[in-house]
Amino acid sequence: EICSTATWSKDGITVAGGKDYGDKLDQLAHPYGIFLDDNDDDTIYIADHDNDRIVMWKQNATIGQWVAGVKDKDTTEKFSLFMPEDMVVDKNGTIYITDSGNHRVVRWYRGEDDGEVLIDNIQSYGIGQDNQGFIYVSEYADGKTTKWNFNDNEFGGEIVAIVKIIEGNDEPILVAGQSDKSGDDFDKFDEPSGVYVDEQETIYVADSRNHRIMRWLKDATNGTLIAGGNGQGSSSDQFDLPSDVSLDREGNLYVTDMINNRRSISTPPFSFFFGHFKTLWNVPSSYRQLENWTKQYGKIYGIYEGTHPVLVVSDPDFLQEVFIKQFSVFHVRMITMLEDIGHNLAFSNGSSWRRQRHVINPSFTAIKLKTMSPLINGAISDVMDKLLEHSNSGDEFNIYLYYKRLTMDIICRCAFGIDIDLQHNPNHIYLNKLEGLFDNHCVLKSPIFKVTQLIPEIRNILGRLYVVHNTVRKYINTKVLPLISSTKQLDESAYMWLQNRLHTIVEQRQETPISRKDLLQLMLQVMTKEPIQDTTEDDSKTNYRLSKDEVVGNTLIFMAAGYETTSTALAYATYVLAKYPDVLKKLQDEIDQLPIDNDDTTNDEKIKEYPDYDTVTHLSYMDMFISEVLRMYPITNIAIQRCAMGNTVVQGIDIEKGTSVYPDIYSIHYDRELWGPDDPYIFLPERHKIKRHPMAFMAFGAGPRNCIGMRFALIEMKMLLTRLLREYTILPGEHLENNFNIHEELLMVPEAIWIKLLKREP
Ligand code: HEM
Repeated sequence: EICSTATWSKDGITVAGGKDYGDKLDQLAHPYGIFLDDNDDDTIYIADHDNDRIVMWKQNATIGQWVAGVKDKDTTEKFSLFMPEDMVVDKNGTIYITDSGNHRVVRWYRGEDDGEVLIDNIQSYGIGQDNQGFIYVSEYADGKTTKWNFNDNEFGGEIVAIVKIIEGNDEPILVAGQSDKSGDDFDKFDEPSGVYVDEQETIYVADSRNHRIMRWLKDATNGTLIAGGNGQGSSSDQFDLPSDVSLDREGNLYVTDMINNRRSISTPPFSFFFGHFKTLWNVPSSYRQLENWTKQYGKIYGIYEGTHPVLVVSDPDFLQEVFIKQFSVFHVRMITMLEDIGHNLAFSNGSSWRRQRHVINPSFTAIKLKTMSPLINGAISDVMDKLLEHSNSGDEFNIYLYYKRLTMDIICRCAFGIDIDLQHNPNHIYLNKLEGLFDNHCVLKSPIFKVTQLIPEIRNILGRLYVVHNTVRKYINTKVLPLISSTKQLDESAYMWLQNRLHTIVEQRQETPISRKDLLQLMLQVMTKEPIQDTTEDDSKTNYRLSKDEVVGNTLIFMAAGYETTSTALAYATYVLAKYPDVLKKLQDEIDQLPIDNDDTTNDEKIKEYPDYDTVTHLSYMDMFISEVLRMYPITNIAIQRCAMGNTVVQGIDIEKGTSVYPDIYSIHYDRELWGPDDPYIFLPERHKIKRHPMAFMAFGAGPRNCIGMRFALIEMKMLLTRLLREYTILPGEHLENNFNIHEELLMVPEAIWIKLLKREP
């Protein structure tokens, strides 16, 4: 069945041209009918009503091609069209046109300059054709009968029926609707304006004044409703005078919703039930696909994730309104599979999210991060030992692996005070489990995840089943298996395993309090056993609390959100440094001028030899360099999304509750208007000297719900890069380019970063 929310497909091709109403070939003027060429999926024909012509648009084209009707308004054509409404194109490329202004149906052979009259004295709108070549039109009747030999001045009736025309026959054959009555019963139409006939001779009709799409099986006396039918309107289950309907070979449905006083949104072709998922799941990169669609459909277009409507946007003003000005409407992400089970910032919504964010924000202020800088330096010292070994041997190696261990070490030290020293224990179970969390096959490509994407309503049920399933496994492992002296254990999910370990760590820290300046310590100070009542307005001191589940949940989310993101950012930074020696040189020059000025409070004298938090905050080229890395290589596209929690209007576009907005981050980060005048495809840190649109850089998201760990990540990166580049010059390894290959998992990650490290002269 077609999804009930099929109203995105409005006069999308007009927008594809990106131009206003007009008569140039990259413009249209009230496009009425559309037809998708069965023989060539890339081609769409359009009845360009006010331009009295039929044009053809190829996929990705920025300009249309004339195929029939008026070529040039200033010269009189021998055979012109007048206000064509619709057309159908057969296998040979012959076009049949409802030349409505001339009250006739016209046949136009491919490549000809002129057409010929097929039927005269007929007032019809929509036109379709079955696979035997018979033409079907939605006919304008005089209220008594379906006949098509009446005169102009008798056109007092209304379009009520679909008739089949057999060439040479005087009488058309009524195939759908009633010849003398209009109405909204399923056996009638009210101005059926668009017709499509498939191979089984099933007729699809845009029943315009009933604001619905109907399907009539061959020889049926009734139609069935397949979309709309909920009155005239702009909601996602309504149409506003739909003017045409068409299907492509894969059964994708297209509807033109002509008369609409809203700003129009176009959408790429989509399938029943799956929406655009069929395409998005089958391409190597769904984000590159969004970027491609942006090129074709403009800076704001609609897609369906199953039946869930999504606006894909690269218009920065629109995004500013969504992410900042209308944050009260758009404060939620749709990806939450374990809604209200995750007990953390990333997966909570509403007042619970507000309270947690309010409580946790101060943990990431400069003053708090400064206290963590000795912990970070400690973990960096471990990785530097490993890098020294590679530098001494002169071999080429994949530094990304070391970065992963480093960022995990840092987050474990800073989040909950445990030193797992992954550089020396690379197979540590924490790392294995966290990698399990990010495993491509576990998450994005898993059938369960796809089902939850298709039917978001079941996310919570599945989430709960998942928790119950794992709790049962844990119970069996800890209580049942020991009873039968079994040495075997059932696998617990990575997420649940980590959560259970963290519960134990929190309990231990409660029992034996220690003074540690980590994130857990800051959260423990506000932890309460009392139930927390969240009210919408209340973020006052009384609610300045976290539950134990939230302390655990947020520690876990810091590990998950902070580990692979930051190591991947370091990987991209290293890739760029290996490729561009001039950038490397500038960065080294800036670092070399830094005073070693460590005023950290630590007993570790060795740590005092390294730059601390304050020192690395004074590196302006470094700041620009990191921003440029993340502009060109954004990492967490999936996280940056918002879902409307109520109906609203953004820049003239009606947005219904439940609609998501996804920034098309590639199109934004590579937009010449936002990032010029220098070519955005060139790596150029200096471009960040110029003040840009606040939404031009979205690597950490935007607005009140942006990345809470941004400063933390930046400090980690700067401290590592400072120490690395003070000692080494990065050289490209032989396998650098071949093994770089960015691929899409939960994050956008490179495969490997193969480099050599050359010790710098003192
Ligand atoms: C280079 C590294 C990182 C990148 C590129 C990154 C990127 C992002 C992005 C794009 C978002 C979504 C923001 C939005 O929707 O507007 C996000 C959210 C988040 N990030 Fe990061 N992140 C990084 C490092 C970190 C670190 C180190 C931590 C924790 C220590 C962290 C914790 C979080 C959390 C908890 C959220 C959810 C915030 C909320 O919903 O309120 N991230 N991150």
